[in-house]
Amino acid sequence: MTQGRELAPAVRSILTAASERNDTAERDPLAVDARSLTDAIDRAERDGRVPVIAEVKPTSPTSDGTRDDDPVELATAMVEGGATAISVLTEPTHFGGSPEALTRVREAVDVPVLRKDFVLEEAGMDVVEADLLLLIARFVGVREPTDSRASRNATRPEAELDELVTAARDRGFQPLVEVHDEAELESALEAGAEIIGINNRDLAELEVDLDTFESVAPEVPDDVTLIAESGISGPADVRRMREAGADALLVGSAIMDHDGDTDVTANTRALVRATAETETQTQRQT
Ligand SMILES: O=C(O)c1ccccc1NCC(=O)[C@H](O)[C@H](O)COP(=O)(O)O
Repeated sequence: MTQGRELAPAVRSILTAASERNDTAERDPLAVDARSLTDAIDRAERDGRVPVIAEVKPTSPTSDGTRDDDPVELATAMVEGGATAISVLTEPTHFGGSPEALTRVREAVDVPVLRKDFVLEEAGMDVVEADLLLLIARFVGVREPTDSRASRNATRPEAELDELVTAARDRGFQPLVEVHDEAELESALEAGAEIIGINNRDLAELEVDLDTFESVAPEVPDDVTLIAESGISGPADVRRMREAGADALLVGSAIMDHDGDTDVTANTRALVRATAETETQTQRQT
């Protein structure tokens, strides 16, 4: 799997924490009755809404602050603003999330809910039911530094992306495979991914660049549901990603507004209506 450049220290720390969490418990495999993302996207398109997956993201290594609002209130407000689906960070140490928050959100809303976490192996899937499960192509097979794990699991085999995609589907999840470059895209396609997210955030530098989506998207086959992830800051970025071929957009920070504490319904609505507003402006000008 593509490892490329050195990961940012924050990302190494996230992976170490994830590996430790995923190790701890043996659970029965989940059996999820999932809400379809593609059906939800179709409904949004029919309604004239840009399909936005709005993210409940209390904080992150790159956020300016933390929002302590109740996750259910945030998620219902996002749906009120027209969100097609909700993403919930369940990583506790760096993102302030929890599996319990996801369960409460999924009970409260009727749209698909994505579990956004750093699942490195099959055992990590059985923590909480969700409609979609994130698998990050870059991290498959990545472990924390050998010296910190030597005593615990040095002999454990590393999971392959295709095995994780199959394991997720066996449980009823719709796997969303995240990629950042063409090599990772190739791995995702070889693994049979049908929903692919191109992450504009470079996990080596933690910088976002929307050119990433524009350069990788043309290589994605038409029958794949394609999601633009990260760094979408407003309606102009929404239009840019849609023009580049995004079926849906995953947006956290611009909706959560960690330091501004603004209304997440209004923030979501501004993105959901981004293309309708352009059409109205164009009609006014002609
Ligand atoms: O958001 C971060 O700071 C971050 C740092 C290290 C690894 C992952 C990170 N984010 C996870 C995500 O995938 C984003 O929350 C998601 O794509 C939304 O991005 P944004 O709209 O830029 O908040």
